Amino acid sequence: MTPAPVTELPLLRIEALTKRFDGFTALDNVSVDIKPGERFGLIGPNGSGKTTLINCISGAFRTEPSTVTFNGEDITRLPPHVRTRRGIARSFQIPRPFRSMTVIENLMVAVDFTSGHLTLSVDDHRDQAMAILQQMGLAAKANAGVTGLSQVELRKMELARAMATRPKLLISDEAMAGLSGSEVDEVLDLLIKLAGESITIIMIEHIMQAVMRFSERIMCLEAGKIIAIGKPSDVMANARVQEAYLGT
Ligand SMILES: Nc1ncnc2c1ncn2[C@@H]1O[C@H](COP(=O)(O)OP(=O)(O)OP(=O)(O)O)[C@@H](O)[C@H]1O
Repeated sequence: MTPAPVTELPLLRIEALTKRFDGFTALDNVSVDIKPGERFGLIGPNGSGKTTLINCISGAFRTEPSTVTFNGEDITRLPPHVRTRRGIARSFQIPRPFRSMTVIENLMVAVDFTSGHLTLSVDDHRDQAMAILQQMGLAAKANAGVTGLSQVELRKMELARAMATRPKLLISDEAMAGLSGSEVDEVLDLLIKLAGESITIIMIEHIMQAVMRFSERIMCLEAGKIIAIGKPSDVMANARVQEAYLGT
C-alpha cells in the first residue's frame, strides 16, 4: 500500500491580514504559511509593511478579523507577552538592553520572563543564561557591562535575549544594519546555526546578500501587498521586485 503523503503543518499561518491606520492601509490581505524550521526572508522597500507585519505576529498590533495561527493555536487575541511564552520572540532593530545590568543579568531577566510557574533559583537562571551566551558565542562577555559592548556584540546580545525566551520562532529585525562586511557574516553564521538547531527564523533585512544567503524562501512586500514569494533566486529575478525594491 502506498503510504499517505506527509502533510507538514505550518508553524505560523497568517490568513487575510489587513492592517489599517485610520484610513491608511499598511497591510492588504496578506496570507502566508511559515514551515517549522524554515529560514524565511522578508524584504520590501521602506514603508512597505515589514515592521507592521512583525508587530501583527508578535501581538503589538491587533489584527482582527484576520487570524494568526501559531503551532496549531489561534493566537489572534493573545497579547504580546503570552505570545512570547508560546514561543514567538523578536529582536529589535535598535537593541533595548537594560543598560545598568551586565550581559548575563540581561539574559537572566529574559529567562525569568518565560520560566512561567517554575520556581527557578538564581543559580538556575544564571546557568540557563550562560548556556544561551555560550550558544551565541558571548560567554566571555557574561559579566561585562552592556555599555562596553561593540555594535556587533550588542546585536548578538539582542538576539541572545530573544533566544533566552526559548522561542520556536525567532524574528530578527535588521540585526545586521550598520555592521561591517565581516560582522554581517558573523551574525549571519549565528542565525544559520540557530536555524540548524530547529529554530524557525524570519529575517527582515535590507542587506540583500545576507537575505539571499540566509533564506530558503523570500517574501517581498510593496505598499502592504505581497508582490513575490518563493525561492530567493526567483524572487530576485522577478521584474516587480526589481522595480519596486531594487529600483532597476
Ligand atoms: N503606528 C502607526 N501609525 C500610523 N501609521 C503607521 C504606523 N506604523 C506604521 N505605519 C505606516 O505603515 C506603513 C508601513 O510601515 P512599516 O514600518 O511597516 O514599513 P517597513 O517596511 O517596516 O519600513 P522600513 O523598511 O523603513 O522599516 C508606513 O507608511 C508607515 O508610515
